[in-house]
Amino acid sequence: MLEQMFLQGKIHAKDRMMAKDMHVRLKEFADNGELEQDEVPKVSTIQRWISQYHKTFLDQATRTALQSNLGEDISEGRLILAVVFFKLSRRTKLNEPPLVYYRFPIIGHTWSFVTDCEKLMLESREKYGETFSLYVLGQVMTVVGKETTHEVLKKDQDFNFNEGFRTLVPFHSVFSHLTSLDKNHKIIRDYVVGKLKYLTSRLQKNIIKAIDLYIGECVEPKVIRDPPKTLSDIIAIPIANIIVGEDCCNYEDILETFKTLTHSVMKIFFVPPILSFIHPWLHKQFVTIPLRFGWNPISNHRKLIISRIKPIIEKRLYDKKRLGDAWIAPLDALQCYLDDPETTPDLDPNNVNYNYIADAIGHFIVAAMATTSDSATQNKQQYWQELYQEAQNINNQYDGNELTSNDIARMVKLDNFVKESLRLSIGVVGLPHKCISKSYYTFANEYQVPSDRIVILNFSDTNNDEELQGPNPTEFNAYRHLERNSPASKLERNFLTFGGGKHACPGRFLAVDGIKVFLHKVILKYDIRTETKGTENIETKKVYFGPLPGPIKGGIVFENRKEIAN
Ligand code: HEM
Repeated sequence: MLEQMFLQGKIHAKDRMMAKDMHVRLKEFADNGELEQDEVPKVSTIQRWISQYHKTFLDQATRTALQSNLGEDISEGRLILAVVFFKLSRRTKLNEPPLVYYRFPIIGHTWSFVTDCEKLMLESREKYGETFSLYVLGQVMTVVGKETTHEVLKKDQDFNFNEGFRTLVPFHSVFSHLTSLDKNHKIIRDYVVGKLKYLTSRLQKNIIKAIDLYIGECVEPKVIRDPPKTLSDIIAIPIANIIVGEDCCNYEDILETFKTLTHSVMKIFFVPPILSFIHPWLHKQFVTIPLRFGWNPISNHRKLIISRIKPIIEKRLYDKKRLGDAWIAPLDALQCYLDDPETTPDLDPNNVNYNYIADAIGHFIVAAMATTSDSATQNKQQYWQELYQEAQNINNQYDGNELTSNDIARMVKLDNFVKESLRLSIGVVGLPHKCISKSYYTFANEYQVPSDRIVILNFSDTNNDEELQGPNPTEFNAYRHLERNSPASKLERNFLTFGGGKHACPGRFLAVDGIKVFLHKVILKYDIRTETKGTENIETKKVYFGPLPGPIKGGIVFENRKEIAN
C-alpha cells in the first residue's frame, strides 16, 4: 500500500503524500477492516521507509536513464540530468533524513532558500519533522531543529563549524597565513575572559570617546540615518584598543581597517554561485581564482596592519630584553602573539611571523565587528524609560566615576534587553557544520548523515518554540530571561547566538559587556526616538536576506536629556 501511495505521488505531484498523510490513510484502511490496527506503522517508521524507498527509486531511475542514454545519442541536457540523478542516488544506504520534495531538478530548494527561507523552513519542519535535508546550490544539506541542534554543537569530534563555514565561504584562502584557528580561540579565551576585569576601564573610556565622536552633543535633535554604520564606527574604537593595544588603536587607518575589512572579505564571495549548480567545488575554484593569481581582498589591510604593528613589536621586544623582569607587558591581544614562541622565536624582531599576526588580527576583526555592531542596534522605545531608571540608580551609586565589573553585572534589566536583542539577531538558519565522522554519523533520533555532509542549524525552530522561550516567542520581550536569571553571555538550550559546546564564541563576555556599557552611557545621556513619528520600534528581524537577518532601516533621533544624570 505504501509503495502504491508513493508511486502515485511520483506520477502526479498533486497526489504526493507525506509520512503523516500516509499514516492517516493507513489508519482509514484499518478502520474499514482492510488492515489490522497493529499493522499500521508509526509516522517515523513510514518516514524511514520513504527515505529508503526514495533511494531505491532514484537508483533505478538513474540506471534506466543512463542505459537509454548510452544506447542513443546523449544530449548534454539529458546527461546533466542523469549526473544529478546519479549524485542524489549515491546518497549511501544510510537511514538519511527525508529529502524535502522539490519540483525542479538542479535548482532544488535554492530559490526558496534565497527568497523565503523562513517559509521553506516552517513548511519543511511541519511536513518532515525536525530533521530533514534540502538540495541547495548543488549540494544536499541537512537541517536540524531544536532537538538535535545541541547534539551538533557538542559533538566536536563529529561536527566542525570552521570546516562547514569554509566549504561555503573559503575564508582560509583569504587569511592564508593563519594556520591555527584553535590558537586564536585560545588567545581570546585566555586573554579576554581571563583579563576582562582589567579591561573594563579601557573598554568604557574608549566607548565614551567613540560616542562623543560619532553621536556627540545633541543640543538640537540629531538624526542618525544609518545606525548600523554609526554603530560599527563606534564599536571599532574599543575593539581595536583591546586587540592591537593602546599604542596602535588611535591611527585613523587602523580604525578604518577595523570598520571595513569584513566588507572587503565578503565582496569576493558575492559572485553569483551559478557553477555550484553543477558542483559546489567548481564555484569555489572560480571565486578563488584571483587569490591563486596573487590578488587578495585583504592584501592592503594586511600591509597596513603590519606597517603599524611592526614598530610597536620591535619596541616591545627591545624593552623586554633591556628591562627583563622589570618590563610590564601591555594588556592586548597583540602581546599574546609576542608571548608565543612559535610566532616570535627568541624574541628576535627579525624572526617575528608578521603575516601570521596580521591574519590573526584580521580574523578577529571579522569575528568581532559585524556581530557586535549588528546586535547592539535594536531600538525598542517602550523599554527606554525603565532602562533609564535602572541606569540612573546604578549611576547614582558609582557617582559618575568609572563603572566596575560589579556595576556592569548589576545592569540586570539592560542585560535582559541585550539578551533578547541577541536572541532575535540571528537568522533563520546558520552555523553550518561539516560532518567529520569517519564515514557517517548517527543522530540520537536514528537518522544518519554521511561524512562531509553540511549540517545547518534551524535557529527559528529554537527561537519560535513556546516551551523553550515562553509565550509569544517570536515577539521581542526583554524580560523573558528575567525569571530564569540567565545573563546574556550564558550559553543555553534556548539561546543560540553564541553557538555552543567547546567552540562557542570566546569573545561573548567582551561583546556583552561592551554593548551594555555602550547602551548604559547612551541611555543616560540622550533621549532616543525613531525618526518617523508613530513608529515605536525599528523593525529589524522580519526582513531576511536569504537565511540572514536583513539590514536595519530607519533613522534614530538623539537629543541631550534635559535632566542631567548625576
Ligand atoms: C555580539 C557579538 C558576537 C556574536 C553574536 C558572536 C558569535 C559567534 C558565534 C556564533 C561563533 C561560532 C560558535 C560555534 O562554533 O559554536 C563565534 C566564534 C568566535 N568568536 Fe564570536 N561573536 C561575537 C563577538 C565576538 C568578539 C567581540 C570576539 C573577539 C574579541 C569574538 C571572537 C570569536 C572567535 C575567535 C571565534 C572562533 C571560535 C572557534 O572557532 O573556536 N566574537 N562567535
